Amino acid sequence: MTTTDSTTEPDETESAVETARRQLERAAAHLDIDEGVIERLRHPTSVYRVSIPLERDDGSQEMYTGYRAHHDSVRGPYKGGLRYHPGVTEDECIGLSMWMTWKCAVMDIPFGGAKGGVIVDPKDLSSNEKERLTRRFAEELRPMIGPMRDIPAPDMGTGPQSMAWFMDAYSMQEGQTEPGVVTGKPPVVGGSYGREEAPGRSVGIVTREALAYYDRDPAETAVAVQGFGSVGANAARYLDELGASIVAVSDVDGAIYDPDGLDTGDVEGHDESPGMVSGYDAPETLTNEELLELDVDVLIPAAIGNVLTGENARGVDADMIVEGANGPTTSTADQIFEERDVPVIPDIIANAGGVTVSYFEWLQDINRRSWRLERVNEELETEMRRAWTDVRREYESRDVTWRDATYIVALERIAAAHEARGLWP
Ligand SMILES: NC(=O)C1=CN([C@@H]2O[C@H](COP(=O)(O)OP(=O)(O)OC[C@H]3O[C@@H](n4cnc5c(N)ncnc54)[C@H](OP(=O)(O)O)[C@@H]3O)[C@@H](O)[C@H]2O)C=CC1
Ligand SMILES: O=C(O)CCC(=O)C(=O)O
Repeated sequence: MTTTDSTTEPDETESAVETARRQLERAAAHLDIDEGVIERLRHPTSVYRVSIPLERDDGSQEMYTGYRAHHDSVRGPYKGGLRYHPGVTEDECIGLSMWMTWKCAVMDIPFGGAKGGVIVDPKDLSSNEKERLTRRFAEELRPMIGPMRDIPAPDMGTGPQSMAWFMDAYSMQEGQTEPGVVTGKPPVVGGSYGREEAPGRSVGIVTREALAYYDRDPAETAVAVQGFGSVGANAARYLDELGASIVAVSDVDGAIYDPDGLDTGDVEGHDESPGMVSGYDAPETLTNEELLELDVDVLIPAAIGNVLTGENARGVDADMIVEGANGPTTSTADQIFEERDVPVIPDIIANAGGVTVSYFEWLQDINRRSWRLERVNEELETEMRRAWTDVRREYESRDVTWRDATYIVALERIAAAHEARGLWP
């Protein structure tokens, strides 16, 4: 790996959209792409902001703010998750929507990029309140979404139940059942088997491929995973089954650590019991910051963004980082890892199993067919291997980081589509 100068000075407070733009500039520097196309990709096509009134269970009324950012749809309908988190911002949604555009292109699936969310802590809401919030959010977003226009999905703080409510609210307004309007639903209402596990599974598959690339044996690999939700728990369990030793996992309150390896099937995940990881009876407890600096073979940040920064990147002792979360590494940290020769396998391929199985779900919905779990997992394996081979080819043939190689694969496809369709009237 070699160092490539970054085009601008990064700073530690950079937002997701700033990180996403810096990553775009870096990859573009390796390609001969029309500057007009790059300029187009620096910006979202549109960003919607909605107000969501909610009557709480005690009769009080509160107003919440929600967003949906559309980044690019040159390759197909907008696609991306909905996040319920107190830290949601417009800029975050734009940055996350840009990452969705690249993610779909790396996987070569016919979708563009979108992302949305509501500024709310879902742990503060009862199940009934969450249902009312989700239904009203779906009603407010109805003009900009649809099975051929923009297809939301789960992200942090949302899951299959929220997607079922969302689909029902949209369908009631349309006057007909529209399962293809969202993915990540429970299978009983048109969801795909394997979708919930898919982003974590793909993190596991990509980690397995990266270990093989560096001639490392999974059975001799110690892994630390930050976040034990949809992505973290499924990645940890996949790698545990592969023979790796999962020495640490965490939730928002802290981490548990066992140098001999935890039984990941016995630790309850965020979906089973939010916030229970840190209460598990493990030999040692750590802070989330300590988990990130453990001496392990693989570190998988799978919770929130910007956890690997200029402050802690030199203290990270892992031989390899695989990004389970979206945007866990700031530009400064990325530069430090590059200087230190620590490979960082980026989010836009590592967790792309989620949107890939979402695509399978959408195909099942529009064809009114259901695939068996075995078929979903087999097709996911095929698509992940194909994407990994495309990225590895760029990595080996150019002197770039894994992130740049992944962006190069994505950008070439997006630019070719823009050039074919014609961009500037
Ligand atoms: N769900 C999906 O389909 C996909 C998600 N992603 C990305 O993966 C990441 C995680 O999403 P997902 O697994 O769905 O989220 P979940 O809500 O299912 O789980 C999040 C996990 O992270 C923990 N967590 C939350 N805040 C912090 C914090 N400040 N420090 C440490 N841990 C924290 C939570 O702890 P607690 O249980 O205590 O709340 C929980 O264990 C996000 O970046 C998301 O964008 C990427 C691709 C697809
Ligand atoms: O499944 C999807 O459509 C998108 C999931 C998502 O939000 C992500 O990959 O970050």
